Amino acid sequence: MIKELAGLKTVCLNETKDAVVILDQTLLPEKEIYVSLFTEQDIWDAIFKLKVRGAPAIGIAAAYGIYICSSKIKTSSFEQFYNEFCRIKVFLSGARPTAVNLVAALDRMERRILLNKEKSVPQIKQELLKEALAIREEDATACRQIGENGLALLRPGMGVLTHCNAGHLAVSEYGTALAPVYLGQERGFGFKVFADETRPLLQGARLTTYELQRAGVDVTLICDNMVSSVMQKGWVQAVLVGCDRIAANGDVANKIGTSGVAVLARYYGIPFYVLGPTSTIDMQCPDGKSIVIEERHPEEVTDMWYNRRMAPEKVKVYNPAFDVTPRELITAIITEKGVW
Ligand SMILES: CSC[C@H]1O[C@H](OP(=O)(O)O)[C@H](O)[C@@H]1O
Repeated sequence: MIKELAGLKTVCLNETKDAVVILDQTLLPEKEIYVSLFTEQDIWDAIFKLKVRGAPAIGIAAAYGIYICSSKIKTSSFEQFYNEFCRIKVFLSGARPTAVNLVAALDRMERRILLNKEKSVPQIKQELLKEALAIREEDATACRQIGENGLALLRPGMGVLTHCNAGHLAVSEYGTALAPVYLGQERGFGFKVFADETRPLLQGARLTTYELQRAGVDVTLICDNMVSSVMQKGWVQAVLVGCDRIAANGDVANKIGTSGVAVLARYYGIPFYVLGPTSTIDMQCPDGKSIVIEERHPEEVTDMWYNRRMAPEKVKVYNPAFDVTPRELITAIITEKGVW
């Protein structure tokens, strides 16, 4: 854990284990406000509104969330408990469709119930807590290993470009795309990071620069339309991005704009690395065309989301939250189990 980020708890359980506590990322970088989520609606809203965001963090929030909701189910009947659990699972899995970690974490929680269905409901609730905590700890371990595997492909003093936020704030701790940067920081690699602002919700401007600055990493914020220029100047020697769903053929869904960065990296001969845990690989999804791309409210584009409107009333807007980078544009996919 980067000591300067240790105080930033993306998602955790409260002491009494009856609420999920998240750092409300819609208020960053101006305010560090933690909110407690007690109900399925609280959790759904927090995920949909990106108060908690990033594929792994969404999965952990859902796992903790369905645990606290299930712990409040008042019945000793397995059938009644399981039916109510499944209702909550369907509800939470509908919050955001693209990041596979959300539904994958909920599936893991359901499997834990079915593996223990001979036990009493109180015992099953304890099994759910263990599974949720395991999901979180496995993610933290994976992120650290992703850092090691990623750093092995980088050199001290490199300029690296990243898109959106795939750092500490997108996972349990440490990050995926930024994990090698943090590890490099600990080992004196002196990376120079270029962070795309990442319209329309500005995860790069608001979150990536915030956490990198806090960790003392050299970071420069650029507009999304400056990537080509920065690459053309020779300031970038590697691109590091996260992922929300990796299809069986290696196509990757990530924040909108990622595929454009990949095209530019290919043009300028710069390695383009996708970093993420194997929990983001979806072998049931054959290729990028099969990935459901979340589309969000037009106001995120028309309004300067955080203070004023930027386009005429009723203008038609297309606001996909992600795009797909084809495997052929990806130099390597770096996971905790190795490089693909
Ligand atoms: C480590 S997953 C981070 C991944 O999630 C982000 O999307 P969002 O901010 O909408 O949750 C983005 O695609 C990042 O690369």
